[in-house]
Amino acid sequence: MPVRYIESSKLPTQWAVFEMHGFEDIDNNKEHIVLSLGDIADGEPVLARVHSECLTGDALFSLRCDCGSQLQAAMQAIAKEGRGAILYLRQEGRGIGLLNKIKAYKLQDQGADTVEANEALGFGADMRDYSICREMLDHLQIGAVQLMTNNPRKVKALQDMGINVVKRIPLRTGENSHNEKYLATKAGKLGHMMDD
Ligand SMILES: Nc1nc2c(ncn2[C@@H]2O[C@H](COP(=O)(O)OP(=O)(O)OP(=O)(O)O)[C@@H](O)[C@H]2O)c(=O)[nH]1
Ligand SMILES: [Zn+2]
Repeated sequence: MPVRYIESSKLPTQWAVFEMHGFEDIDNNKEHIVLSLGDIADGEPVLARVHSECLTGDALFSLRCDCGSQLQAAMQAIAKEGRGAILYLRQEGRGIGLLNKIKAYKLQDQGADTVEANEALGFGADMRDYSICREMLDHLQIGAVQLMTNNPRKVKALQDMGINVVKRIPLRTGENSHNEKYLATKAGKLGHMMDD
């Protein structure tokens, strides 16, 4: 049981008053949350986003990536639907951490793409582990999702752990002149589906 449920509270936002559920990762002390809205335990597929932490994009308005826009779009979509869940996973920098992401950004400032930068630092292109999702979803009694993502590997990771991904919903937003290369590398090297 690597993830332990701790507590829930309200999280009012400009779009909806979400319920915020806190979990502790026993293996590494990371603190993950789920934002939920509506009755997600009724057995019907839940509109969901598995969002990887990006301090720079989610909190500091960075235009280097599309994370902040995606998070906002997902929260808005769930508010519109009146029902859904966002798993906010603390796997910053595709799992390499914030300080290593800054090192990777420095290499990208010098011309590397996101994959080359990770590899130059001795990391894989994507070091994320989604295994904790299963326990978090189980706790919330979610067995089936409509997943908002462009990343087919994220879909497969959830399917491989027994989650029924009934549909993938593209989440294309936040394109700008600063993240053109970043988005092109995601499509070209990481398999993200940016065309639909
Ligand atoms: N190592 C590294 N991580 C990055 C970089 N840019 C963004 N990230 C991290 O990438 C994660 C988001 O992953 P993305 O590849 O943008 O998107 P995704 O989650 O795979 O796919 P979507 O569900 O479509 O958003 C966050 O943890 C960011 O901190 C980068 O240049 N290098
Ligand atoms: Zn980002």
